[in-house]
Amino acid sequence: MPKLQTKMMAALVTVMLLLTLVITLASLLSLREFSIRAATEHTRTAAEITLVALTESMVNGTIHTRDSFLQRIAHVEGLDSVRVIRGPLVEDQFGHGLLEETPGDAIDHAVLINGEAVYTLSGGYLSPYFRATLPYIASSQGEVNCLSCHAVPENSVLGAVTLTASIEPMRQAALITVFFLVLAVLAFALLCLFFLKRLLNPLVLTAQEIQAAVDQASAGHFDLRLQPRSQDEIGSIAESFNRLTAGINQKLSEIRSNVAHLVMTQPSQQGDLLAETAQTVAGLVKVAKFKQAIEEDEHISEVYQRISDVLQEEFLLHTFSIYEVDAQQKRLITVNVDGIAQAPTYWCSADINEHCRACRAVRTGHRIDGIDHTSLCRSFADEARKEESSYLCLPILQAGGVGCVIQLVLSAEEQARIPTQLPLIEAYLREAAPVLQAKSLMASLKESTLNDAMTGLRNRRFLEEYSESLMSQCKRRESAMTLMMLDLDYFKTVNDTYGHDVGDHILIDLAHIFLAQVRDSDLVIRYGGEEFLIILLDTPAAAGEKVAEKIRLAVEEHQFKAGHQLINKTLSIGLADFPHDGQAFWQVLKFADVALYTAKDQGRNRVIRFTPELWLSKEKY
Ligand SMILES: Nc1nc2c(ncn2[C@@H]2O[C@H](COP(=O)(O)OP(=O)(O)OP(=O)(O)O)[C@@H](O)[C@H]2O)c(=O)[nH]1
Repeated sequence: MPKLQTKMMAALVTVMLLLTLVITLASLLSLREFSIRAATEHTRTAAEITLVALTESMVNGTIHTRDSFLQRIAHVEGLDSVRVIRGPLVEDQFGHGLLEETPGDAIDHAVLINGEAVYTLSGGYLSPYFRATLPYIASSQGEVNCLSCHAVPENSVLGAVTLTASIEPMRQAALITVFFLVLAVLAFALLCLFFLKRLLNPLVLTAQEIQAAVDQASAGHFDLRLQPRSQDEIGSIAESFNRLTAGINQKLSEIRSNVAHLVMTQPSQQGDLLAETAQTVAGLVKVAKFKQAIEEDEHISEVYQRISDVLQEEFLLHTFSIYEVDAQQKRLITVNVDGIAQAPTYWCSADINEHCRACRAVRTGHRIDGIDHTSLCRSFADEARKEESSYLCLPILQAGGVGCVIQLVLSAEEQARIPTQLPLIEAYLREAAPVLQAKSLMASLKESTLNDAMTGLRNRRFLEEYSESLMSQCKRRESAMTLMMLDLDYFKTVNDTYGHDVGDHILIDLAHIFLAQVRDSDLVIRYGGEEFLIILLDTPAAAGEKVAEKIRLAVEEHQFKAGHQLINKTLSIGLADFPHDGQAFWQVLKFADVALYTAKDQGRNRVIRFTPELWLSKEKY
């Protein structure tokens, strides 16, 4: 039984029991009082009558028949016995009376001595009776003058009359009365219980339903409704509660579906609506903070690092790669592996670096889910397969194409939890996409200002920006570098003879020849017009001279297209090295230039290494 109902019922039963007890006790006490009073009056009246009758007998001279009179009196309904006691004064005057007229007990003696009536209840619980012992007082007053017969003083005690009356009938009547009274009270109590239960029922059931609804609400479900059970305040509580929960449910569902829309998930029908929504909102707040952070980052590499941090810290994913698509070169650049920037490709075959279309995510622009089909993408590294990992590759779309690919390499445990994490991971990537696009655009814009549009080589601006870092790099590594100035011989005649377009193509061919002759780490710069600068890193001038000679020969042997003809061109090269020839970059560059002009001066198509004497005679140039 519900607690409230039990408590109310218990309280009512207790009250009713106490009431019954009080009524019973009060009834018993008052009935007892009433019985004693009634018995007192009854016996006193009977005793008075007996006294009067005895007086009459004495006056009439029939006192000797008092025995049969007393026996008749004793048969009167309600009386048990009647006895007359002769006092000592009467005995003195008239001698002993009948045998039973002697005082029987202490009460008789007391009444004879004191002259005062005594009323007592005796006989115990089983056979109770009421006894009245009244004195017979001698009086000369009244209708009969006692002193005319009795030679005793006025008001002296002549004798006493003792009557006993059983009070059993009265007691039984009282008990029956109390019994019915108790019955009535109990019936009333039952009636009260019945009505109380009926009254409490809607309250208790509504309270139970509220309890169940609150329990469900605590678990995130707000769809339980209460049944209005009465037309009073309880019914209106149920209706108000229903309105409240329906309102909360509707608003929460709206918030949940809007939030789910933001992270592109289906709101779950079973889950904890409130907890899920709070969790998703917390996730979205983090996504918003992430977006703000990456927008304020200066370099695209910082954005990649933040994506890597999010994967590790927010999603506890520790094996992954981030690839950047180089759309022009159609290559994939591995920018992060397992949180380490610029690490070599590990989780995919190196083919993808050379041919970005080898990456299925780049080719299709779709998420590549290898969880169930590891062989879906052939480029997934064999080492990773051996580790029984699987992969999920998420392309980040930028300007209509794939700009980046996030490759998650997942253990069995990670595969199990990735479906719940994926919507939020994708929310992060969606926010990152425009920022990556803007940053990569900025980077390529900056890059374009550092490149020569025609040949694709670095330009003089690049040199201005990076000369300092080149120098400090050299100093740090304590290595030498050779600066080589190159200039085509008689290029003007090409322009003049074949036109500028031919001249341009020759310059482009020349750039390819230079790139083919030097290491990837060396820098080939179009310094201006038909003049080029090649910086050979970690190369002193002695080694640089050999490279210069190789280049000179390659150009000399190359046949350039000039319309329908093939022509040969030569070039002159001057070189100087750091730190041997000078301690400042621009100074060494100047020395290389001086050497170049010496080469021109000495007949062209040659390599001249700078010497201090050349500088002394520089005025010549
Ligand atoms: N087609 C073309 N010509 C260029 C370009 N930049 C510079 N030139 C030309 O290169 C020629 C350089 O001529 P000069 O400085 O007289 O030298 P040169 O004719 O090469 O003779 P030397 O350097 O003395 O051997 C000029 O005619 C420029 O117009 C370019 O981007 N394209």
